[in-house]
Amino acid sequence: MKPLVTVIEPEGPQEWFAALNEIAEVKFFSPRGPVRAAEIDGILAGSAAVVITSATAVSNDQLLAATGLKLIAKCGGPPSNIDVEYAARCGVAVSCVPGANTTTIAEYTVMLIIAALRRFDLQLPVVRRGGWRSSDSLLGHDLRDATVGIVGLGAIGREVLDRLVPFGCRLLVYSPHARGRRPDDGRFSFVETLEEMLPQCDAVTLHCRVNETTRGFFDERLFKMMKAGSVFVNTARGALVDERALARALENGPLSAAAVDVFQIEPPQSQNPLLRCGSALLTPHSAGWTVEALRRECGGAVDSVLAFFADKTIPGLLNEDYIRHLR
Ligand SMILES: NC(=O)C1=CN([C@@H]2O[C@H](COP(=O)(O)OP(=O)(O)OC[C@H]3O[C@@H](n4cnc5c(N)ncnc54)[C@H](O)[C@@H]3O)[C@@H](O)[C@H]2O)C=CC1
Ligand SMILES: O=C(O)C(=O)[C@H](O)COP(=O)(O)O
Repeated sequence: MKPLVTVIEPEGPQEWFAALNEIAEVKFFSPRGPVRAAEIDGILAGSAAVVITSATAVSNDQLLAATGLKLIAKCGGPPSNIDVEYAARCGVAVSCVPGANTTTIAEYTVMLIIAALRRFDLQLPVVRRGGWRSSDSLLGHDLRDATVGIVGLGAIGREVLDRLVPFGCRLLVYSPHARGRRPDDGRFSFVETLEEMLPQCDAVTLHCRVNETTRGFFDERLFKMMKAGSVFVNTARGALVDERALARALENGPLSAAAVDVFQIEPPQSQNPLLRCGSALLTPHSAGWTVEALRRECGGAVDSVLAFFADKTIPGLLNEDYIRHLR
């Protein structure tokens, strides 16, 4: 008998998961309204593997109770909705699809940098309101003549850098693991500190992960160091930024505009001060939201399930050490 694989809240059409039919009985769970925990309990308990997204939180109690469950394959980056170590202790392997949207985020980030420098916050409503190019405030800035600061030179930061180089702008990079290093290609310069970088930049874009040192680290002190009229872009995580401080920097200076795709609480609550900042371009965590990225994410999850049932190395397996220890 084929194992049951359930795809929960798929982020793509069923044909993206068709390869699973070769090895499994495949069910899709696409709720119309909010998902009830009891429904997920039943799916986890009845499936040998599930494919999930970040929309489905899986609790430790659910993992413990799902005795037949062997694999959770998450579409996209590392899950914040599963305790991976605990899953291993329950005999459940967890995989994800790292890097599937790296280029997608980088492209979007470059668009947001330009959109902020060209003041899309002011431009976009003008024509619809019957206005025209009457205000000096619509005057933007060329990217070519700007100094752009990249904070965090990881997978996405590097791709943003690669895409900015052809624009001819001056590029400064701050990334702690790169301290003391010199780029050998002359395309950019490393800076040792944010204090050195921020006063020089016309645009600053954030690309680090959230950890104990970076949580809320972009605060009032750092915003105050930024150049008058500069712009700030965050496609990384809302938790990296003190949103109140960002709102104040937009309202009172030094920032002229910001572009923000990620929030401390998503979707942002009505009291989030950024919602009242007209000079903030806000998007709903959609930097990675393209057909191609979702197809790669879903395809990667399918590959993990196929590999698992074929007893092959599972791409993107997160709890290999724990799982090996359990076997
Ligand atoms: N908006 C979206 O849809 C998406 C957002 N992301 C987010 O983008 C961010 C970057 O992701 P990746 O490039 O894949 O991560 P990564 O782990 O490859 O790179 C993070 C980099 O930040 C550096 N770093 C660590 N502490 C730092 C600090 N205090 N200051 C400056 N840099 C520091 C690290 O050394 C590393 O080079 C993450 O926050 C991730 O969650 C990722 C995918 C999609
Ligand atoms: O891959 C990431 O990291 C993202 O931010 C994606 O936009 C989606 O994240 P999750 O919804 O999979 O956490």
